Amino acid sequence: MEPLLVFSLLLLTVLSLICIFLRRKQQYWEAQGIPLLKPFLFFYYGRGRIGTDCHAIDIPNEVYQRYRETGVPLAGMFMLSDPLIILLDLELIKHVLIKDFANFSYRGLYHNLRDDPLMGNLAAIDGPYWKRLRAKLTPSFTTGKMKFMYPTLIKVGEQLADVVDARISRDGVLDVKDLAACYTTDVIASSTLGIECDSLHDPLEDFRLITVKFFEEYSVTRDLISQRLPQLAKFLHWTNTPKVVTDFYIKVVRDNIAYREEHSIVRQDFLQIMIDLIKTESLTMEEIAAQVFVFVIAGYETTSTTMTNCLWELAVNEDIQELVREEIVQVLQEHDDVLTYDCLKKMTYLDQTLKETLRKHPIAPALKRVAFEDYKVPGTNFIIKANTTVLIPTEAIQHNPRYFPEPDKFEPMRFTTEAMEQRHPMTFLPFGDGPRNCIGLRFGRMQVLIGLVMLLRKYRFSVAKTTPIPIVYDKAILLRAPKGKVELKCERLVADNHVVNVGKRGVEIAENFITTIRERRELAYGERNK
Ligand code: HEM
Repeated sequence: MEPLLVFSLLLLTVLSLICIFLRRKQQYWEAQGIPLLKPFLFFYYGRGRIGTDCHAIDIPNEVYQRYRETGVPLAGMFMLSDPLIILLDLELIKHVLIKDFANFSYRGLYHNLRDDPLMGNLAAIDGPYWKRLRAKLTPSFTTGKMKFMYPTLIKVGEQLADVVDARISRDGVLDVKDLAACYTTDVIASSTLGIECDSLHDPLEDFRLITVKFFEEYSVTRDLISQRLPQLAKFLHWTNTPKVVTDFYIKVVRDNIAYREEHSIVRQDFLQIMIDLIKTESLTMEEIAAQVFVFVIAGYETTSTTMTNCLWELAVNEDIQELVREEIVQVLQEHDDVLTYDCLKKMTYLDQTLKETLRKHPIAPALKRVAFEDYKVPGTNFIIKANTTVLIPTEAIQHNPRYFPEPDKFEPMRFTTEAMEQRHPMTFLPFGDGPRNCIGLRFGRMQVLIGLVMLLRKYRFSVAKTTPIPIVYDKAILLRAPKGKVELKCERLVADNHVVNVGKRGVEIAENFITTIRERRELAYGERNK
């Protein structure tokens, strides 16, 4: 037979098999009458490559826009060749996240603990191990623990305001994205690992470099494929964490624990809780390092991006910035210029501004859950089959004009207590909800609020020639974060070097803390940093 004929027959057979496969896959939706966003060709939607031409959330958002007014509680699409369900109805979302959480506790992320021990972390693992670990780690984030961490955050916050002058360029421009990234790195390093890190003064600090390295080497395509084909990915030894990052975290954690044991140091911090767990739960060093790692990774990009987005919105909406500043100055005056934990809670307009930032720019544009068993959608005959991934499209919901009129407008008054009471609680989910919500919610909020107070009381931000308008999101990562620099014009308002402190007791706690971490830092970094 002619080779061309053989080739054509082969091609035809492959295409027919794909068509049969596709037909059977599509029946998943048709059998139940679930609306499906039909792919352009086989499973391809014709939007280009995810990660370069479009963001991974773009197609799920399109599904939401198309079907949100049809009255159906859910709609579908394909992610690679797998059915992916997008939840539209707010009550159904509440069922999945909260009421029927027992069937939706899995997130279904890829992890390969043999080659990548840091992926054995709270955010990535599922099942009974996740449940046990979550129960053990939750006490690290109570209000009491936050109050304890507070002086340390204030200390880093003061450094933040102090370095701004040096970072403003000759034409008065400041890259707020970089500034916020250094600030959050320092806060997280000191409060979770007990490392005194100084990225604010020295941006090349290796802790920051290591964190940046993780994000730089991340590939959205590899991540999506490994979630879809975990066995193949494991066979190919695919990992999400570069080896240098794994080695760094394991070493820092091991050295810190050894130092504490040797010097009988007991502290009320995250690492201490992990040390206590070694005794009761026989956790390995890798398992502890994995939790420390996720607290850094989950806390770094989320908080620094939120702070950046908020400053950007306030520069674009200067009238709102003035109102926020007025409140900050007034509340501080009422508290003798001491930024205590309770004083921060009184800054309600600032809090509304933060909420509005997270509404307009949710860092996680969707929440992910996987059905454990077949699930009958309440009040309907739809079945979400076992092992199907469901997405809650938070970004699209938070931009639905039905819940937030003029969604592109930045309006903190949407978050007064009265306005919030009028809305369904599932319309605003920047930290997720239910038993698997963000464990670091309080810590993340506190960190952003302190950073904002420190900056806004001293500096005015406005739009510079180089300010990106609108914000351009990076398509290469699963989170929603601005691509490239975010430069704003920055003017100093207060001439003095007024210190916003936490009172005498607070300073003492922070000083003691900083001294002990300085000692430990030398040990942790060894010869390299001497
Ligand atoms: C503004 C800051 C932050 C935002 C917007 C944010 C957002 C989120 C979201 C949306 C989730 C998924 C929730 C769900 O699936 O229902 C999540 C999970 C998580 N976050 Fe955050 N986060 C922030 C800060 C932090 C911080 C500071 C930490 C740690 C110190 C942290 C640690 C985690 C962890 C460990 C998980 C996984 C929880 C689990 O699966 O049990 N986050 N976060």
